[in-house]
Amino acid sequence: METILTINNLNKKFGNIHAVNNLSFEIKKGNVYGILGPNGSGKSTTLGIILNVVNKTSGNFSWFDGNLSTHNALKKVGAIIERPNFYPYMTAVQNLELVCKIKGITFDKIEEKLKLVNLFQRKDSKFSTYSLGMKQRLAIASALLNDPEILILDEPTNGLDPQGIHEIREIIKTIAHNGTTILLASHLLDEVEKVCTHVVVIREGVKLYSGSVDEMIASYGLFELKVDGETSKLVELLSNFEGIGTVKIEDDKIIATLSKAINAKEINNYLFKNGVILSHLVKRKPSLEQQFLTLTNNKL
Ligand SMILES: Nc1ncnc2c1ncn2[C@@H]1O[C@H](COP(=O)(O)OP(=O)(O)OP(=O)(O)O)[C@@H](O)[C@H]1O
Repeated sequence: METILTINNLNKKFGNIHAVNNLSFEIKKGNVYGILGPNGSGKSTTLGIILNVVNKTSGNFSWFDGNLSTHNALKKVGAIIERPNFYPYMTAVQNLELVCKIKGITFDKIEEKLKLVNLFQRKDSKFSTYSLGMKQRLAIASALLNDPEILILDEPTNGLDPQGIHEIREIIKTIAHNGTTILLASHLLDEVEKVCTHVVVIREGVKLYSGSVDEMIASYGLFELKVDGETSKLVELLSNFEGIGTVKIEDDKIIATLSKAINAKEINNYLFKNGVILSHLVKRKPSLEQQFLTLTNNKL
């Protein structure tokens, strides 16, 4: 699979803040990547570095096959890393025409991109009359005018209402479906779970996980157990079982997270032999949220 971006041991220090700490990952063509991390974890700084608006402290990154200068490579990248900035007294079309002039491209794609982001009906309305969601969608149309290989978005749904969030996510999925690679930064777990195929989880600039969203959700899993009567014996037995990570009491259930693959039969036999008869035993895959909380040590 074609590589779009390679990042190797990237570091950025602002004084004594290590905003990006030895970060490495790769972006392959056709996937949707999410950089997921709490506020201040280094997402925007990472995007700024690869887009040449923030200077790295050390490490390197290379676009495409590495043969283009960053300046030329960035002509094949569409990015929205700040609030959309258009002229309020100009219409959507006029604003996009101006963007085309600045980028030195023809007006050919304006209509197609306005349709893609569901703004064609409002193409002649002044930007100042647009809702926040519409402004964000116009920014996406603008970033796509030169049919970039990759679209980069920083917190694309920040500040939007649920309807606006839904519209943006659907548009991102359509753009990905049409073959454009996407890299987005988000602190929202469900956003990454819903939109992305791959995820890089970072905290305080350090990569904690990178891989497919499916694999992340599928790894390990957890047991949900119930017993009639005394739970303390069950908790103790579970805590002593190799492969059980944490044991928590949640409402009337006990949640045991796994640190290796264990099947339900194994755990049931073990408990039965030790005199505990379960009234409920379910194995669940943890949600990305549980995974994320485990990875970031519950520090959100
Ligand atoms: N120009 C700067 N000068 C000093 N410190 C900075 C600067 N830019 C970012 N930082 C610091 O670097 C760290 C990472 O910030 P960054 O904005 O990259 O995080 P983020 O994950 O994008 O967070 P958010 O979602 O809040 O934007 C933070 O501690 C931040 O305060």
